[in-house]
Amino acid sequence: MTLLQLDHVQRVFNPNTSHPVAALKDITFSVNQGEYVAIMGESGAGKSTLLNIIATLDQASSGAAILNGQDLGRLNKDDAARYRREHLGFVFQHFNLLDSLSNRDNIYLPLVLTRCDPAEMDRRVTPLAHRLRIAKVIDRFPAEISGGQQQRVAIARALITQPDLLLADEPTGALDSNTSNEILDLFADVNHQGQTILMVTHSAAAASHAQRTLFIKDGRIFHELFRGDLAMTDYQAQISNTMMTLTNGGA
Ligand SMILES: Nc1ncnc2c1ncn2[C@@H]1O[C@H](COP(=O)(O)OP(=O)(O)OP(=O)(O)O)[C@@H](O)[C@H]1O
Repeated sequence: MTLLQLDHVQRVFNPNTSHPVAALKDITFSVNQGEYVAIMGESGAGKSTLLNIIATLDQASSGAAILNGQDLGRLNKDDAARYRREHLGFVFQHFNLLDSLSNRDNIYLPLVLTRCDPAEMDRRVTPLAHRLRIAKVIDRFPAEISGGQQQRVAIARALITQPDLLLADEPTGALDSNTSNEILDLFADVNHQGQTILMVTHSAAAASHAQRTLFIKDGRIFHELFRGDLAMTDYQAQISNTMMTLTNGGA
């Protein structure tokens, strides 16, 4: 079943000026329920613009982005904020935890914003904390735990609302390679349990954990690769080769 559909999405910044920027020129793709998709592309290719449209933080100039039947372009600002809280989870490169709140309160925050019953918050956090291996540090503060643990707390915060789609923007960009691998294994684990994930990354190693990688160049889909039955190292090599072709201006 299709969860996310982008249909001929264009995004032009500064239209009707002498210097319009066509950040997205024609993007069409879909993501099925339960899929794990990576998005790669050079700096300036349009990845953040695309992610912002899917995150309801920006709107397409033309074309449509539809998530679970909802046309995201039809949401006004307030509806978009509610939609984000209820249907999307976010994981960022720099974790974006609030230092003044304990890890537990950081995780609860999206539920607090939806006025969730505290008993329900407790009910949800316990299995999540075990699954993400943060049970022992949950009542500490972000500054008192490692970067990898902070990213696990951030993942718990993203998952506690049981989002339709988990959006990850360079989630391992601030982590060393061992910790990155732990986080990527965790994403794969979360995906195996049914969570749909869309991840923007510059790292072929990170993308090789996903089932499919979309490559963006100059605001268009340039290519896509499926992992299929490939070993992760072979898939990673294919991804690196495609990025090299893309960087060298291949078509
Ligand atoms: N608010 C804006 N106003 C004008 N141009 C913009 C704006 N935001 C992005 N752009 C331009 O749109 C294009 C795509 O930018 P975008 O940030 O989506 O790329 P990216 O692939 O995410 O890059 P990076 O990997 O460096 O984050 C770039 O040419 C950028 O300069």
